[in-house]
Amino acid sequence: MTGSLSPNPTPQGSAGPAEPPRQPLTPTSPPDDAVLPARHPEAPAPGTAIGSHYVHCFGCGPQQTGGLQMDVRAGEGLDVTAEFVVKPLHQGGPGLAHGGILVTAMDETLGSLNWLLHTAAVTGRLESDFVRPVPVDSLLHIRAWVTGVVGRKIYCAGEGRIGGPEGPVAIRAQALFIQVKLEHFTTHGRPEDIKAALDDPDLFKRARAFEVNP
Ligand SMILES: CCCCCCCC(=O)SCCNC(=O)CCNC(=O)[C@H](O)C(C)(C)COP(=O)(O)OP(=O)(O)OC[C@H]1O[C@@H](n2cnc3c(N)ncnc32)[C@H](O)[C@@H]1OP(=O)(O)O
Repeated sequence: MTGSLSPNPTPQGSAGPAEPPRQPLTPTSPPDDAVLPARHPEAPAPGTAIGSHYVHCFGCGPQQTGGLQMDVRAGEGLDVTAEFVVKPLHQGGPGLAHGGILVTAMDETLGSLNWLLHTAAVTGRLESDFVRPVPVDSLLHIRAWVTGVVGRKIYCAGEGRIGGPEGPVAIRAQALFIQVKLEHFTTHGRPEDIKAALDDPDLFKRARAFEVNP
């Protein structure tokens, strides 16, 4: 059974409330044979920061000074929360957030769900609905949750609200992540960055742990 595409986070190992999908099925909608796995025993504890997966990541890397430097927190089930402050450098229209920046914030938050499943996965497809404009200085309250898993395919959804965690929805997203092996990165990444990452014993150990214990 799959989780809801609605914003109710899915409790551990069970489906969310039986609500109808908000829009026609797309390649990011979990199929009927999708399952909701249990939260991994080594998943970050509920309420704790998941932490950056790579210091130079544009979404979460603390050393990426021009990046979003997002801090994502684990939820009780297969869900996460994050907050993102829209800064002047994130503008698209005057005084308004660039849509691509908002999608990046959603991508990063959705990608953090991998840590609850303890697997490495990359975005295969990401769909977004821009519901209302997001002014500069806004605090975007993001929630994301797993909606189903089929083999290597992880289906998930998320939303970003402004004016408070229960404020109006500004952006919705649905995504399909695909589980990959460490070789996905070592084969395709720029060699000097791969070497530096592999020379970091903590990062390498973490990546390998994900691989042997998906
Ligand atoms: C470590 C965490 C980092 C998180 C960072 C934040 C998230 C990111 O931004 S990741 C970066 C952006 N994403 C990428 O660069 C991915 C680029 N794409 C790829 O490398 C490959 O296309 C990849 C890995 C997604 C899939 O390739 P491959 O491993 O050969 O699998 P493939 O057999 O093609 O697909 C597997 C399944 O997924 C499905 N699938 C793959 N892509 C899509 C898609 N875009 N739409 C729908 N279905 C898809 C396939 O149809 C297939 O389904 P089935 O098993 O039913 O036949």
